[in-house]
Amino acid sequence: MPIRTARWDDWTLEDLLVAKGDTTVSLVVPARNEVATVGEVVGRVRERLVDTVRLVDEIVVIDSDSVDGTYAAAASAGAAVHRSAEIRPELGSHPGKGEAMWKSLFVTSGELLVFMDADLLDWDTHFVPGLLGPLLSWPEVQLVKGFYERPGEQGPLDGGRVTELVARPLISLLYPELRDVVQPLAGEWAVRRTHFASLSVPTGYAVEIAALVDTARAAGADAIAQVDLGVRAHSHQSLLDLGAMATQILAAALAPSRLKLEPTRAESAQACADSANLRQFLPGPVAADRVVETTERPPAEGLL
Ligand SMILES: O=c1ccn([C@@H]2O[C@H](COP(=O)(O)OP(=O)(O)O[C@H]3O[C@H](CO)[C@@H](O)[C@H](O)[C@H]3O)[C@@H](O)[C@H]2O)c(=O)[nH]1
Ligand SMILES: O=C(O)[C@H](O)COP(=O)(O)O
Repeated sequence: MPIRTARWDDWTLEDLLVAKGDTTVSLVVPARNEVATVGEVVGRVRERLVDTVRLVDEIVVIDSDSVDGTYAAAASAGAAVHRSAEIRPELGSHPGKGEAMWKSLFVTSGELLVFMDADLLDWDTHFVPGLLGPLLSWPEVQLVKGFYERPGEQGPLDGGRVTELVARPLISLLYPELRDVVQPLAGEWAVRRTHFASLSVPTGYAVEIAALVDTARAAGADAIAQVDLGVRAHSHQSLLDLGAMATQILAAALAPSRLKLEPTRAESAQACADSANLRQFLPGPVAADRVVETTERPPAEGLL
């Protein structure tokens, strides 16, 4: 696969601690109304990767306009908690996950940032070392995406409804250099601080697709790696809410600023005038390509 692909257990914790040396690492957890799960996410990482070994230097939860007890639950589990809207208030505040992640740059200090969702149900702390492996081992890598099996879903490597119905088709049509990314929307990913600080960050759910597209554009697809993290389950949004997520992802992927910078995107879309190559994934991960016919007939009026 052109996107460099690893497994979380390609590195031992000891390997990573040696490779880390003095490099600093921040775990960033954006959270909106996650009182039920955020304490467990923070607490488990703190016990195993801060208190027992020092792989992570700080755990920072960005409370994204929660109206439940997310702030208190995260703080009592040992995180440094900041309200997104209160970080650099002179910059204004927007709702959304991307906003919380962008604001995290102002309240964290790690040279490497690891992002994890706060709503994880089936997961383990090996996600964090797994995501750090490529950044600590391969200097050319700027951004590392996680992928995982999703128990009980349609297929083990199905990436979710928005992934399969919006992100993968968009990638096939416009950003084929990313088609080997198994789960482009995964919320578990890691990035070098300097690189994340160089990116334009959509305030909502398009933060992941934008980071992938802009990283490939700025540094080439070689700057992206992905890691098999095993199994992961999360809570699901309603189809109507996913419609809003899909709209944000389409808006970012089709933003004139992104497409304009790359005139070849238009050619790529044009190349799909008759058929598109949709890359999906089977366990392995094994790429399964599907040719999707996209032919259009001309207006019939000239032929009548
Ligand atoms: O305004 C918001 C909305 C969500 N979140 C947090 O972001 C994480 C993921 O949100 P969620 O609503 O569970 O997203 P999913 O429906 O699971 O969406 C998937 O796909 C999105 C689009 O790429 C990614 O941003 C997500 O991380 C990924 O899990 C959770 O910790 C949320 O609490 C915020 O901080 N602010
Ligand atoms: O990643 C996705 O496509 C969305 O988060 C939706 O995931 P779901 O279909 O598992 O809820």
